[in-house]
Amino acid sequence: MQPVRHPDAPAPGELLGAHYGQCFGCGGDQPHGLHLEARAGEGVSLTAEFTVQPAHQGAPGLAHGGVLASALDETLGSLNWLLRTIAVTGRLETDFVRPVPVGTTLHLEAEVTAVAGRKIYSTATGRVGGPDGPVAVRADALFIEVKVDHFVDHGRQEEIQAAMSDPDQIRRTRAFEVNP
Ligand SMILES: CCCCCCCCCCCCCCCC(=O)SCCNC(=O)CCNC(=O)[C@H](O)C(C)(C)COP(=O)(O)OP(=O)(O)OC[C@H]1O[C@@H](n2cnc3c(N)ncnc32)[C@H](O)[C@@H]1OP(=O)(O)O
Repeated sequence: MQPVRHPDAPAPGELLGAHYGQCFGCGGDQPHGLHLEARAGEGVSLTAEFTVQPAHQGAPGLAHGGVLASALDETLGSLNWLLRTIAVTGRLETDFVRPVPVGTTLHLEAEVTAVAGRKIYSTATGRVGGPDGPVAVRADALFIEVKVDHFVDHGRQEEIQAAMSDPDQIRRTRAFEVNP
């Protein structure tokens, strides 16, 4: 089935913001994180940027592949906010096409290609040298829709409780529940 953008999804061009301050991918309060910033696109698509820091190295001066996979995972995961669906990554297939040096800004774009029941299929590319530069990484993913219980049941108590007492998180969790 064709994906359907939620009527209350952020407008094209709007920043999505972090879903959780401590998230390794997008959290502003996470000192070790990627600080990835995603912006809504048309339909169920978005763009995002992430600049490779010295802490993200694998080989000397080059981004670690797992960090690049994390950037793709976070970008693809952000798409679910445009559907107003809570989902987790079930499968992430990554192609590393060219090495990405420290200091490079990765220009990511992603879109949901299909939705089938709880399954959300999506694809992403990361380009270097600008939004129209050569592709350095790409990924195809399958996200699976879950209930908030997924996090409450499996997450560590102290972080779950902190997230639940954060007014913004509660608002967001409510929004998920009233707009399934
Ligand atoms: C206080 C709290 C606030 C919360 C605020 C929330 C904020 C939102 C945060 C999101 C966070 C974002 C961060 C970035 C995105 C991550 O990185 S998420 C973290 C990484 N992912 C995970 O930890 C997921 C771990 N896996 C699981 O928990 C379970 O395997 C899953 C994915 C929930 C699926 O389990 P299940 O619900 O029992 O589903 P199941 O019936 O097995 O499968 C459903 C369907 O999917 C298919 N499927 C499942 N897994 C796979 C697979 N790996 N390959 C192929 N097909 C699969 C099945 O075949 C089945 O297909 P159908 O038979 O329906 O055709």
